[in-house]
Amino acid sequence: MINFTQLVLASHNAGKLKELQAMLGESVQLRSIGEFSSVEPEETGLSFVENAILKARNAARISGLPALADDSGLAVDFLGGAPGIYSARYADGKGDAANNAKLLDALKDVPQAERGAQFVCVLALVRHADDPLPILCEGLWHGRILTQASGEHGFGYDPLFWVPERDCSSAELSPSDKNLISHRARAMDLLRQRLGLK
Ligand SMILES: O=P(O)(O)OP(=O)(O)OP(=O)(O)OC[C@H]1O[C@@H](n2cnc3c(O)ncnc32)[C@H](O)[C@@H]1O
Ligand SMILES: [Mg+2]
Repeated sequence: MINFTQLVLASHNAGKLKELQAMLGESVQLRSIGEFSSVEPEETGLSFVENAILKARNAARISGLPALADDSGLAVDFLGGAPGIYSARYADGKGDAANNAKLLDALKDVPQAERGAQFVCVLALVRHADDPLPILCEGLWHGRILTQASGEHGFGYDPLFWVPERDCSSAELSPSDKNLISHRARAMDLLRQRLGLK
């Protein structure tokens, strides 16, 4: 069992930090990489796993602390899994609202039955920058893409993601509810098991 009291989170996304810290509870303090550097590494990998490892190593190198990274995104069936690892950059870096508008446009006139999608989250934990054995945990969350945005909670694509088990969008879930069933929650559940935290 590995015991961490402090981890640096290799992410500049405030939504992820909030969700991951809530899931970890008080036993582990997550410090944002933003405390150490404002430079974001280029996500040059071709998979969630590669990008998660790349971000974790970079954060461990900069901070000198063990690092946790989250590479995540939305894979839409009708679009052959796009935007996938390019989810944050789907509308050329113009942000969440532009990403959502582009996705709605790409699925214009696509019928309900063909609007299936999954959120994907890969967590990578490295003990130090050159760790040869990163811990990797994956979580998937199946749903559908709505035809219009709904809900105010969460971040990113949440207002467009319909959650079948709750019959609402993921932005209509309370933060604590989302943290029980999301792709990130599933990945974190596995990570907690690997770390002996449960
Ligand atoms: O790389 P870091 O600094 O962690 O922050 P980021 O926002 O760039 O994160 P990613 O590269 O992993 O891209 C994830 C994309 O997928 C979206 N996404 C991931 N998890 C999500 C969630 O729980 N709800 C809504 N959108 C999510 C998010 O908005 C981004 O557009
Ligand atoms: Mg990113």
